[in-house]
Amino acid sequence: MRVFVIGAGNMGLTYAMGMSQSSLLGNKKIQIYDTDPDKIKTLKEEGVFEVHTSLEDCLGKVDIVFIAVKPYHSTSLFEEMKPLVRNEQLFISLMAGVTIETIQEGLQIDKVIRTMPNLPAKVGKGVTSYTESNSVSRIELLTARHLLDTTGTSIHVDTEKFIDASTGISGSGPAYVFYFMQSMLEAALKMGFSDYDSKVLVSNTFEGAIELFNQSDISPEHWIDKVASKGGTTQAAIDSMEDNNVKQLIQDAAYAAFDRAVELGKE
Ligand SMILES: NC(=O)C1=CN([C@@H]2O[C@H](COP(=O)(O)OP(=O)(O)OC[C@H]3O[C@@H](n4cnc5c(N)ncnc54)[C@H](OP(=O)(O)O)[C@@H]3O)[C@@H](O)[C@H]2O)C=CC1
Ligand SMILES: O=C(O)[C@@H]1CCC=N1
Repeated sequence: MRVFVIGAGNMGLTYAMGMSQSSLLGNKKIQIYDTDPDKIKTLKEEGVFEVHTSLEDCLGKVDIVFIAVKPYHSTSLFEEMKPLVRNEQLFISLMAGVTIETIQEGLQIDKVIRTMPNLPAKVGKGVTSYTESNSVSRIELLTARHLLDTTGTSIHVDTEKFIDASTGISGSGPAYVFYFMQSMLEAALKMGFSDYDSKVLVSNTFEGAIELFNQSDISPEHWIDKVASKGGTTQAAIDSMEDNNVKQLIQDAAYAAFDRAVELGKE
């Protein structure tokens, strides 16, 4: 099977790396294309992928095409791709907001899987939601899932609404976690800890909490109860967050990302 990735950025390169270990490829290398000459040069030097400097020589010959450019590059990219694509090919989009219908119309093809990945895919801990157009067969869907799972885990959703919704939870979500981490780091520094100690305190606190959560069926709310003693320090912190409506603000932020994904689809 020949797999082609368009856009060698954060996501495209991460997926290309993950998929290059897939048994589905046989002895074929992942093919990759980007418009940035510096990236092309580095990729050629590394020799992991078959690197292309134009679409003409490869796009029509591959079976699966991953599209991993920014949404605002999609219209001009589709124009360039349209004369070269075939209707039997499967297109897998990683782009936020861009709808299946837009891709079908832009490329004049039928088979599209729309996904929402996230950045921890870089370390094999990504989560990708995906849904498909009517003409994608069961076997194509299974193949796609296999490829997506090379970067972590995936969930199938029935409608594109849930792709936009998962953008607000998991797609953008790592940034919310980093925001929380940054806030705690800054608090630790203000309290007088060194850079190194602040990092150790914060990163181990996150890692330990996630490990506890993953190793049990207990909800985060119940874990909070296990940390907080009555009238103690944790309760003082949680009360401060509740007084400042932090939970609602985080939910508003997730909805802002969800809404923006829907908006991007209309631009
Ligand atoms: N980053 C993330 O955490 C997530 C991103 N996504 C989605 O993934 C997609 C890619 O994002 P990300 O990887 O962060 O973006 P990047 O900017 O890191 O990567 C996109 C790459 O595509 C290149 N490019 C631009 N136009 C073309 C073109 N016409 N043909 C080939 N290559 C082109 C860019 O080059 P240049 O830099 O020169 O423009 C860049 O190297 C986006 O649509 C985003 O919505 C989804 C979930 C999470
Ligand atoms: O910020 C963005 O638009 C992309 C989609 C999800 C994460 N990054």
